[in-house]
Amino acid sequence: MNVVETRERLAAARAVARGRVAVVMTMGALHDGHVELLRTARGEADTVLLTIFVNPLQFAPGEDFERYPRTMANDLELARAAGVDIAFTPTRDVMYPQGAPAVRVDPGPAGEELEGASRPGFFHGVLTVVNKLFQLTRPDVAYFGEKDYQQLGMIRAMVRDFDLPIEVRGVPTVREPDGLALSSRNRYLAPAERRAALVLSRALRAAANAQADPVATGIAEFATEPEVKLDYFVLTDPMLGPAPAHGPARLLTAAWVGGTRLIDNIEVQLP
Ligand SMILES: Nc1ncnc2c1ncn2[C@@H]1O[C@H](COP(=O)(O)OP(=O)(O)OP(=O)(O)O)[C@@H](O)[C@H]1O
Ligand SMILES: CC(C)(CO)[C@@H](O)C(=O)[O-]
Ligand code: BAL
Repeated sequence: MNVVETRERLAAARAVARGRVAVVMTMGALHDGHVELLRTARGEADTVLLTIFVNPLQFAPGEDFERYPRTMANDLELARAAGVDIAFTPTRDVMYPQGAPAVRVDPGPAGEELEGASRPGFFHGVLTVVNKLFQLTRPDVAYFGEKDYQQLGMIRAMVRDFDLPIEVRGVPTVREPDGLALSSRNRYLAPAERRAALVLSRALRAAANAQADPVATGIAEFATEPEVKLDYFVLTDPMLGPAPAHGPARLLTAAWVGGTRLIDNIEVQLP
């Protein structure tokens, strides 16, 4: 595995990369969800390029940028074991040599909803860094997790609207055996919070199985964990548009478990 920190070394590695090139973008603190993205990429592409960068631009003031887990040595071990060919691990100065960029990707009105409503500037920051990483890595295909379902949709929209010659592939959410969606932020949870956090996946499953009113069913499940503060629990169509009356749809939720904000979502078939 070639670990590169600078643009020059990335460009040199990219120039000799073989065949179909896949990129998996992460903020590090790798877990089995990330490994699943890498495994899928490994099975479908000739060269797998991993990026690890905790992007300051997508954190609002007061969010967890400073305390976000940074586990680079372990990340590189996992990456090596997953068959990554190139790991790009830029510093902040390498990504943003001019400081915070003056020009940013505008996610449009959809980027102000759900995650964008609770995390001001989040999708401006995500799409700006994803766009930059697309330019720097020039992948044929990029893998993102369905755990961050709205993010996946916003990235698909950017690729479509900016005519980027990149295939975007979504990978189903990897869960703990008890249902909790894997997330780097799960590391913040104390044991009692870890138990309480199960309410997200439990509420989504209960809502998905409800005969009527899935949203009310999900919200009622949250009431069983009063120490978990619900941010949103919504039903949309699979593209995050208005909820349909019948057929395929998506349930999405976000909640605060103590000081940790978690998200999850599930596919649902409305009767
Ligand atoms: N449980 C999971 N299953 C599948 N993909 C995942 C999972 N968790 C994260 N990913 C994907 O991995 C990529 C990198 O995500 P990121 O580094 O932000 O990890 P994260 O666990 O989502 O972190 P955080 O806890 O900060 O939200 C994204 O495409 C994300 O959707
Ligand atoms: C896509 C991403 C790597 C951009 O920083 C981040 O939002 C993430 O890890 O999901
Ligand atoms: N997991 C998406 C990136 C973030 O929450 O900041």
